[in-house]
Amino acid sequence: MTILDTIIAHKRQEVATRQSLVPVKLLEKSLYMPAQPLSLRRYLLRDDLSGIIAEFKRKSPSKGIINAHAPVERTTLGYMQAGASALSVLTDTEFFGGKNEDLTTARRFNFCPILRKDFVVDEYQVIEAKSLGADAVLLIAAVLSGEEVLRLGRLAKSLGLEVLLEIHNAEELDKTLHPDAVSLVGVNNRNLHDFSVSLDTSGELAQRIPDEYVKVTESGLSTAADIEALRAVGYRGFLMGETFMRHSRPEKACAALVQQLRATEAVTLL
Ligand SMILES: O=C(O)c1ccccc1NCC(=O)[C@H](O)[C@H](O)COP(=O)(O)O
Repeated sequence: MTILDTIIAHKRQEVATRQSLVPVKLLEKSLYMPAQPLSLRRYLLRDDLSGIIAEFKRKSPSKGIINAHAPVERTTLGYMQAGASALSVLTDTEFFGGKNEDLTTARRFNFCPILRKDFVVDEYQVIEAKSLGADAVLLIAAVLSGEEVLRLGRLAKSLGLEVLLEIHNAEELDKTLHPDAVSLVGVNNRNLHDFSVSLDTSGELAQRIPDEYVKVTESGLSTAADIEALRAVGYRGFLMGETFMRHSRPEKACAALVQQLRATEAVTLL
């Protein structure tokens, strides 16, 4: 049994409970339901932005508590002011210390695409994501069949949300990639069996992902050199959590990294 199996088993129970407490009919009354979401794809393809998807993450199964005190408002607003292209907000409570209100708070303070980072196994969570003000949802190929990705992805699309499909290997990609459901493909560098991280995973899979999908590299990124190396093989999105959240002021760590990236670009252009 992997940590992912444990998370998913817990998530199924949690979703059943939430559904009975807050039925879809109530979610549909949210002021965000009729809103037009922002395109994560488009923001990541902009040349004037860094491509960083800055994550708000309090704790994780691999690292335990990372930052229990950073406020969502200051951190997410600071990420955007620092030059991040988009935000990722973990809404899972049990394993990551997040909550739905973190996303609605981030939404209230920011005009940028927001990825709802959670473990989606049911249509309810896609509708919930929209009701919270998210612009995109994550679908994890390791826990979904191709048919489930298609069904959940089509629902997301019908609500105006984009889907970031997360893969760890070529088999997961081949099994789940579908143009009707997926806009972006994220390669997770973290092995969820032993939590080891290798950026080579993104390097090796870059050429396997068709060009019509925006490529995102996820987990274990920490330096401007990491980003530049993966940008060079086709990645346009760089999902980063712990590197920033480890600091007492995560947004300052993000600003420092963006400055390094800009300095590197300036040297390259000389
Ligand atoms: O981070 C974990 O320990 C983890 C364990 C099991 C499933 C998912 C996990 N992380 C979710 C993520 O995808 C990361 O938060 C995200 O890619 C950012 O990674 P990092 O920059 O390494 O914090």
